[in-house]
Formats: sequence, C-alpha cells, structure tokens
Amino acid sequence: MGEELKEYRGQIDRIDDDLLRLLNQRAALARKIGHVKGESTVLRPEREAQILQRMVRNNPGPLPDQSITQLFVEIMSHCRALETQLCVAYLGPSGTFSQEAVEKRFGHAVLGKPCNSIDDVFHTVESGKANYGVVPVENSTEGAIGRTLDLLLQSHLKVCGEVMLPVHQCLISRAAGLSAIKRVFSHAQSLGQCQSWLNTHLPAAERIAAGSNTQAILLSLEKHADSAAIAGVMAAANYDVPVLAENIEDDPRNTTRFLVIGDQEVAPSGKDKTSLVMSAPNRSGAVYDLLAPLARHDVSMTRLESRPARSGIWEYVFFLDIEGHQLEPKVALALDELRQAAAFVKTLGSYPVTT
Ligand SMILES: O=C(O)C(=O)C[C@]1(C(=O)O)C=C[C@@H](O)C=C1
Repeated sequence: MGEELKEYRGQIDRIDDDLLRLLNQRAALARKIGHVKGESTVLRPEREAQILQRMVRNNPGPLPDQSITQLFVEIMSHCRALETQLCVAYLGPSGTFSQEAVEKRFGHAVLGKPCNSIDDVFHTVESGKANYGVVPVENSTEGAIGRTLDLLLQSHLKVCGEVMLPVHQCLISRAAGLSAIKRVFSHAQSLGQCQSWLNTHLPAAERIAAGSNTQAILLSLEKHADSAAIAGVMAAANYDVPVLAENIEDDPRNTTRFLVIGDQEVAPSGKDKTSLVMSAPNRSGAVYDLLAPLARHDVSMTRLESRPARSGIWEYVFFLDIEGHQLEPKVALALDELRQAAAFVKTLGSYPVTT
C-alpha cells in the first residue's frame, strides 16, 4: 500500500512538472501573440470557442467534458491576463449569479466590476470603464429580462458571447427554523423561480422583492429572527448565513442565459448564432413576411421574443436569435431580404454558441 501510493505520487509529480513546463510555454506564446496583435483586441471569443470545442472533442476521459472546459477557461484566462487584464462589469454586488457567469466565461484572471443595475453595466462598458459587461437576458423559468432587451435596442454595444448558467436557489436565514420565518426577501426573478416551493413550505410568509439577491440577504439580516432570503450558495457563503433549504427552484433545470456585451464584432467560430431586433410595418401578414426570408434561406430561428416598442401603444419590436454568423453567405442573404421587409432591423451581434 505504502509503496504503491509512493509510486503513483511520484508519477503525479513528474506529470505536474510537465504540466508546469507546458503551461508556461503556452503562456509565453500567448504573450508573443499579444505583441503581434499590438493595439488590437486581446479577447478573441471565436478562437477561445474553437479551443474549447477541440478539447472536448478530443477528451479521452476520465475527466468529464465540463471539467475540461473549466480547466481550459482558466488556462486561457491566465494566458490572456499576460497580454492584458480585462475588466468585466456585471450586476453586483459580488456573490450574485452574474458574478458566477463572469467567472464561467472569463475565468478568474479578470477584474470584475460590480455595478448597481443593468443600466449601469451598459454605461460602464459604453464609457470605456470596463472592456466587457455580462448581463442576464432570459431565464428558463421566468422568461426574458426586459430591461436588458430595451438597453440592447438603444446601445451601440454588440453582443460578443453568451453564458448559460444553471441556477440553484437556496433559502438562507439565521432564523431558528422554517416555522419562524415571516418574510422572504429576494430578487423578483428568484422569487418567481421558487413560487411552488414557497407556496408549499412557507405559504404565509410575505414575499418582498429586492434589487438583487445579495441585497435581499442584507435586508433579511436586519431582522434575522424571522426573515429569510433566497440566493445562491456562493452568496450565502459570502455573508456566512446558514442554508435552511437547498435547490428550492421549481424546475431543477432552471438556467439563466447571460450575454457578454462589448465594443467588438466577433469573427466566425464555425458554430455561431446571431441576435437581432426588428420591427414590422403595421399591416396584416407583416410578421409572417419578416420570417419568410429566414425559411427561404434555411436559417433556423432559435428564439423569438416580442417587447413593447415604447414608440406607440400596442406596437412591438421582435428580438430574434438565428443560427449562424452574419458573415455566412446564407445568413447574410436572409438578413438582406429581412432588411427590405422590416420597418427596422438592428443586428446585435454574432457570437459562438455555448451550452
Ligand atoms: O490566440 C490568441 O489570439 C490569443 O491571444 C491566445 C488565447 C489563448 O490563451 O489561447 C488568449 C486570448 C484570446 O482570447 C484567444 C486565445
């Protein structure tokens, strides 16, 4: 037993020495690439997506694909930081799911900049105080985040990527137990994601919407004997509040999709999607006419969301995600025809698909 352990640990030490050498060789190359790129953009989402796809495709195991992805996100994060340290704005404070989304996409070698609101994330990136921003755009249980859609319509920023984050909610409190809880604070989205659980386990508790889940924790701590908050485990740990119940979201597949926004047009990766927003002229069959060019050129639509246009009552704009990059010939043709059929079209960006 002792000999076997020593032998295996010896092998691990030799592999770690190799890894150390190889990681530094990789980092030195990234630094050289940084010099070749000069003043141009350091982050290349298409290249990072291709690296991750290739590593997953070639993964022989036993490490699961998800672990390989996480490891290479971190490796690229640290290599990228030798070229320049990126600043990424997100809906704060720290401990929110938005921060988790930043770490999932960019790794840990970036400077996170917590902002007070989604508007603030957009302003921070627009004014150059951060290189990128990460904003929630839809949740699988609660649907679209309207404010993000409205701001995408107004802003000159582009969508440079997406992050899918499984969201697991916890009931956290310093109260003695569930029976002591008279009120539950959380962001309206999180309260919505846990409605059935709350109806069953805390039917009499008042539900109070807060600006963020972290703010909800702070509010609940002011009256800790009879208050609770709904938030993620990371936020619970940050504030050292006991978790009374885990995975209380109504749908265990509950996922929030975030968008990466920035002042950059992303090149094709080979597996991309394009987000756009458009409005239809006010006549019968107009929406059908808008979608016909997509069907004609065999471009699949993965999402269609309508939103009040704010230019007139009962007028709408439509947010679409379509498969493919806007530079791919069939997508470009479909978009050209769409521009002729629509009253207004704005391409929000093409970016690599993630799962
Ligand atoms: O290939 C590049 O352009 C690099 O800068 C290297 C690298 C990497 O670590 O592989 C780092 C940052 C970019 O976003 C893409 C890839």
